[in-house]
Amino acid sequence: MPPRSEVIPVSTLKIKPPPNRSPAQNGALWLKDKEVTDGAEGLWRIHDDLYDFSDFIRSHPGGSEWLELTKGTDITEAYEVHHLSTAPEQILKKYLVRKAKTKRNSPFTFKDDGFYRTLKREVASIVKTLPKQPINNSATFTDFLLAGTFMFAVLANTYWNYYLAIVAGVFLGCLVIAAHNYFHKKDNFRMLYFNLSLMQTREWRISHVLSHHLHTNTIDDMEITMNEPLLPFLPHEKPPIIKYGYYLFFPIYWLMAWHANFLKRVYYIAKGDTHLIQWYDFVPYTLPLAMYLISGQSIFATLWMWTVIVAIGSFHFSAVGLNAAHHHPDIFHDGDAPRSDTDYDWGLSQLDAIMDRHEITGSHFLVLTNFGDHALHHMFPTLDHGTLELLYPTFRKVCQDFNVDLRMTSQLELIKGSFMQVMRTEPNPNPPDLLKKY
Ligand code: HEM
Repeated sequence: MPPRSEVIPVSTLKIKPPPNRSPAQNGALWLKDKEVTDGAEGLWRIHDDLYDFSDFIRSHPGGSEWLELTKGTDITEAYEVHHLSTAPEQILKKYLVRKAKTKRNSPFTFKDDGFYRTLKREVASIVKTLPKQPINNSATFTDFLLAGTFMFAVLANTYWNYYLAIVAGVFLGCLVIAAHNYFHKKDNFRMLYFNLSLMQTREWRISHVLSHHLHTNTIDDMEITMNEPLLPFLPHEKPPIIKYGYYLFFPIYWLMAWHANFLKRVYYIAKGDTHLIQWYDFVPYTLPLAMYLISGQSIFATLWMWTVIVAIGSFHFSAVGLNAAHHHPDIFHDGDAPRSDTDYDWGLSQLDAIMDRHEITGSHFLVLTNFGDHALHHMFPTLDHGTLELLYPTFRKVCQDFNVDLRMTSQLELIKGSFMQVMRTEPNPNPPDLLKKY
């Protein structure tokens, strides 16, 4: 076995790797690693200050989970990105304890005159004037997908029809992506729809919201790590079996992703990780229960049909998710030459790590069900997907002022890009060119 230091790819952003970085890692282990690297001394770190929010956890307007999860870690990016108002700033002073002793383990900055804070100020100034209708439309679309998933799943079971199972699976895949709109916000019931995938909201709030969204495509991004070694997105030497294996195995991989995620959670629960059990863990089973009670099929037949529907949902979710925005040889992946490794505006890091798709932008339904308007969603995750489209004029203006742009490409180019990225062994020697046209 090679020593761990040779297995972990080197970060060209100079991020200290999580000590236990491995595909087997779950959310809790990732957070534990951050306690080691973040210099938060058992408190909460924001920039170079340490705070004790113990007495604020229960009254946090976004829900208690965010602060409960992140005790002992650096929450600078999470704090900056989840609040548009200045209300949190007023609260901060009350909980200040002392200065941190070490440098942040992140090159990302949020300077007042930098790209992200400038954009955030502009967006904050218009957000209250935006219509509420798109938010209601997202809710209607999401509830429609929920109803469709249940209806087609019951029909598939009743008539024992695999075509109907495929329709139910696609509805489920779209529903789970739409439900992701909701777990980024303060606690709400629609975020629970996500659990119908057999994956869990709480785990995804860690791996997706706190890890992937804030440390995108770096060695600290769990959505990079948890797909390794089958899907090695970071550019480094890879054995041919790994480099080409994805071409052979991707349909199996996509079909099995949700079940594999579930089995991983069961494994950790069996090992005693009881925090992985949540009160809403019954949600996934409401689907087979409805299928069983209404269709009159046997339990075993129902379980089989449910397994098929979940596998199709998983295939749809993985096909969309892995090819939505982040993987292409022109997109920054840790190991490539970065724009900067010390004073790297967080918003620019997001533009470097994202491309959006012409076919999706402009359609509310497609944005909601295809991880669309991805750059704006990363930068303003608490805003509803339906609202994002209304931000483009402001976003374009700020981009122009900073002489950068959002790279738009086609869905096909991003699918090809993902495969090319998995094959890539040589780091890109040039920082991303945000003005390149596709
Ligand atoms: C891990 C760090 C944190 C995360 C992920 C987080 C997340 C959130 C979310 C999702 C919301 C709801 C936003 C909305 O509905 O528009 C929210 C609201 C809020 N949070 Fe946090 N929060 C964090 C830390 C903090 C801290 C440290 C403070 C205060 C010192 C704070 C104060 C507030 C306040 C005042 C609101 C309501 C007003 C507003 O939206 O700006 N949060 N937070």
